Amino acid sequence: MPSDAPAALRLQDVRFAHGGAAFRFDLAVGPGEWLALIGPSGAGKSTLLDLSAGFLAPSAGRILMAGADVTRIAPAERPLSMLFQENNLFPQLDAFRNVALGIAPRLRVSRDERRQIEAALSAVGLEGYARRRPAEMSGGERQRVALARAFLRRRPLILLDEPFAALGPALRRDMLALLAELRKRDDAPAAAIVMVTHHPEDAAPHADRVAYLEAGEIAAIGPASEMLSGEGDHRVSHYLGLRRREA
Ligand SMILES: Nc1ncnc2c1ncn2[C@@H]1O[C@H](COP(=O)(O)OP(=O)(O)OP(=O)(O)O)[C@@H](O)[C@H]1O
Repeated sequence: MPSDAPAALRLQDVRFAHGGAAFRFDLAVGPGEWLALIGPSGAGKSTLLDLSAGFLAPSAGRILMAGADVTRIAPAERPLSMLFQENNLFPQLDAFRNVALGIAPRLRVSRDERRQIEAALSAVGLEGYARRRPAEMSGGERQRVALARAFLRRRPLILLDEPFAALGPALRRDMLALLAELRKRDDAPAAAIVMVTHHPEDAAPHADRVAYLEAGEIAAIGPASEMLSGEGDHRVSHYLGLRRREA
């Protein structure tokens, strides 16, 4: 990553509390970097994404995107796309319209935009699905529609909160490969990705770095190969089931 380019996402001593659970995050994700977030249930992975997206407001600290302070900017105004495990689509709209929302919030599309939407559906393997509503598609197909919309928006940051977790292992692998391919195909610079996953094997082929969260903090962060090998921090290798926790 070019050292002079500002981080795609920077959490600067960001503090937050959910009832009794306290969170403190400090993180910089480089432009075009792919970061995977792993860690036990309740560690704060979704909270980190929700703070970044603006669904939660920090009690202290700053959030910057490409150098701009977005701490008080509404979620829709932040330069990012986010995908959840489900409910990414509007159930009453067909695939074409769900994708169209990415570039035409009022669903009035020009001829050129129509062409772009059709190309986006085709890029995710959904040619011929334009008129289908979410209820008429499989879980994997619905997530392909959501991916098509995310890439059409061309935001420099994509937040993924386990969007493929409900899919089987082979399909999950295919969806991640599709995501990686879409990122490269785009003629704009690759978007940075922050991806929550419970499956370290999903992170291994794609992530540049892995952050391990525990008890509301990033307890360890490093290159994916090191973090996932079990050679680094003992908490990470314990979480991965590679080594017993040392006293
Ligand atoms: N709206 C909320 N109100 C109160 N506590 C919450 C709320 N949302 C999350 N929490 C608590 O905050 C902690 C962190 O939750 P978070 O969803 O960020 O964890 P996670 O690492 O994403 O977990 P998982 O892997 O199970 O999805 C948990 O203890 C959770 O119970």
